[in-house]
Amino acid sequence: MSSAPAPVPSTSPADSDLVRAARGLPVSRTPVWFMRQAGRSLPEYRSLRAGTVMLDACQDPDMVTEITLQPVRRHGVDAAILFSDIVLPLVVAGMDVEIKPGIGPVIANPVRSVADVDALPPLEPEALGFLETAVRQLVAELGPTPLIGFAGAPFTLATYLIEGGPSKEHARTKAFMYAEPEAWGRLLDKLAVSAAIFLRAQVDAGAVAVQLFDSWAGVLSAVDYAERVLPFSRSVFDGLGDREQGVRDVPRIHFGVGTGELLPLIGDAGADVVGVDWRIPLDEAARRVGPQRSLQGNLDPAVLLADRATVDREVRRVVEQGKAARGHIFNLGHGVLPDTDPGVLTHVTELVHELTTS
Ligand SMILES: Cc1c2[nH]c(c1CCC(=O)O)Cc1[nH]c(c(CCC(=O)O)c1C)Cc1[nH]c(c(CCC(=O)O)c1C)Cc1[nH]c(c(C)c1CCC(=O)O)C2
Repeated sequence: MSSAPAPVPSTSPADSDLVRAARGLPVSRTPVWFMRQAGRSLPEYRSLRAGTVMLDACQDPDMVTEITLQPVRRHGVDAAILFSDIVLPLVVAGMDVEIKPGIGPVIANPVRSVADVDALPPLEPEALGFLETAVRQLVAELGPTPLIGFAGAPFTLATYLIEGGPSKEHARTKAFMYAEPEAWGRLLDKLAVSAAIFLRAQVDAGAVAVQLFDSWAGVLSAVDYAERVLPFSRSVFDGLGDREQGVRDVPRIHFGVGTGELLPLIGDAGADVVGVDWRIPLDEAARRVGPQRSLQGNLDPAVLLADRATVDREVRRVVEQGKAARGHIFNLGHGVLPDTDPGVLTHVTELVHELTTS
């Protein structure tokens, strides 16, 4: 939106187009990255991961480094996102969690009672040495490319803990939220503390932006979200700390699926950037979120499975509609689908750059 001359690309990750777009500053071109850019769409990922369980791979600094770098090398995207998972803080704290291929995280002993909430083990920052090693290695390898750190938001993690695994309706989660409001608050508070510790470790080691994934928050009404979830997401961002507490000031991206009606609230929780799925056009999302925040999104991941003309048309539309935002980070509306041809991701990256280089 700014008419100031476009800056030349920066050599410092903290002054990269990603960070600048997140802050609403002029960029050399619209930055692009893809949620789930590392993973099964890449043959080099599948061969490296062969024989290693997902949650072991996430705790091996060399594997984390290599897998995180793969999509940056291949596609030329404008950011890396740490290869990890939202359930990792639970695993490091000692919980029995497994990620079943094609299904998702499964919790051996789900949280079903007030006593279960109180028995949840805390995450000790000292246990995150492997993460700091991985982030430091990555920052050294990435040069000017920024690294995004991330964590799962309290609500989305609570859905896995309470349901015991993935679910569509999240009915047990909501039932617990309504029936046990005090224990719900203690649960989300514990999850907020551990998410903040997890993010802080990544930022201290050199991540220059963070994304809080509240993937399933869209199942809630705005009133329930505002009263029973938002305060805990805000406390993750607050707990991450600021300059006065000796923490570098990094932009905060906040994302969920199906959050059209929640967009203003997702911003209010403390985001610099609101992640938008494909259901709401970015110009409409900009109206809902207001001029104080940037947007990230929002190409439908399924479009990448269509013909090239359709892909190009939809990419152009997202780029056009993104101009209504204070700043725009091009991304999908949710993660890359495993069957996606990686060549299409490279093409989309190049096309967005071509369309937005001034
Ligand atoms: C809900 C959620 C999870 N994990 C995550 C979320 C929030 C984002 C979202 O909404 O998609 C976050 C996540 N998980 C993973 C990343 C890595 C970074 C990246 O985006 O490239 C990130 C940011 C790796 C992963 N996390 C997982 C994989 C696949 C594991 C494999 O390759 O075997 C990857 C690369 C496993 C996982 N973990 C989870 C699911 C639903 C799955 C998929 C299960 C499957 O389809 O096999 C929980």
